[in-house]
Amino acid sequence: MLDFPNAKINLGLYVTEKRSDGFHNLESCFYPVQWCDALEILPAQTEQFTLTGLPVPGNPETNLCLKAYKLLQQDFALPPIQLHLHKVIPMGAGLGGGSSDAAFTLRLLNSVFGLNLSTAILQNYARQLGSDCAFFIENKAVIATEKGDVFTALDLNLRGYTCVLVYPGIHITTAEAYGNIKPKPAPQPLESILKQDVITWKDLLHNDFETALFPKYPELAQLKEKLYAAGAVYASMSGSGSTVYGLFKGEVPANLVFPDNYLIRHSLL
Ligand SMILES: C[C@](O)(CO)[C@H](O)COP(=O)(O)OP(=O)(O)OC[C@H]1O[C@@H](n2ccc(N)nc2=O)[C@H](O)[C@@H]1O
Ligand SMILES: Nc1ncnc2c1ncn2[C@@H]1O[C@H](COP(=O)(O)OP(=O)(O)OP(=O)(O)O)[C@@H](O)[C@H]1O
Repeated sequence: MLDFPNAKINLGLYVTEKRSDGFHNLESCFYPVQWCDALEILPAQTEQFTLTGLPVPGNPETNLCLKAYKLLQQDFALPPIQLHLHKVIPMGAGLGGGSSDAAFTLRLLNSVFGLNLSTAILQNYARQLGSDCAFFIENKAVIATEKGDVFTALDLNLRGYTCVLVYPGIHITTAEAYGNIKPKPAPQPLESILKQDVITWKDLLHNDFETALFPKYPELAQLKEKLYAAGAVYASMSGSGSTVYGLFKGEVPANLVFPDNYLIRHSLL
């Protein structure tokens, strides 16, 4: 069985407090975008794990796909599998690509082996693999709170917009990004900002990681300015970076070009 784990962007991200377990509480809108890996899982005689596409750091045991398989194996007598991941979504990019692979592995195993696990149960497994993972089980726009793994449904329709995602090749680890943050309460409830027209978001909707990371990586601030100068209605860094995205109404200007070493994707919303 084959599926295509997609990335997410964060529309606003407020890091509100440090928790006693070392993690941070946040408030953010997670929104799916079509920048996808490919993941295939087949029952097999012997276990086999193959990777193509972008090189994923670490040995196979540390890959989140295998971690997801091992996690379910603790509770279910799963036979060996042949798992192939073709990696396209850049890493250390704030796009949640690894988390998406983990969640899609759980979803595929559920289907391939007819485990009949509910959404809530799959989300519980996903939470054990990373804070972002649970979002990709349902994979639709939500307001995420706590560690980013508790969700409130959100009726947000961005049809007609194109999201231009720009990864400038700067790898930022999530732990590094949180280490630079000074938590503070959100200025106003996120939902009240997202209900307003997208044109107002430029002044109202903020990602706290920008304040923490733009002084260290000025290229990211310039990228955001470039997207606005090209006509983006809203532009922001996604998650803990380093991807910066712009939302364009209708056609994206043809003269919006970036250096050859950047990875670029246009996703219709
Ligand atoms: C920045 C976001 O992408 C926003 O969507 C997420 O909060 C990151 O989630 P993630 O990559 O799934 O993060 P995890 O793999 O769970 O945690 C990596 C590290 O990030 C920090 N971390 C992560 C999530 C969170 N709510 N608070 C944290 O402080 C912790 O130092 C943790 O050790
Ligand atoms: N299947 C996988 N795909 C990508 N990274 C993986 C995978 N398995 C493990 N990893 C590890 O996870 C790290 C973070 O990858 P990920 O794609 O989730 O980054 P990110 O976009 O910064 O995440 P987030 O948005 O959750 O902060 C990688 O650098 C890699 O070491």
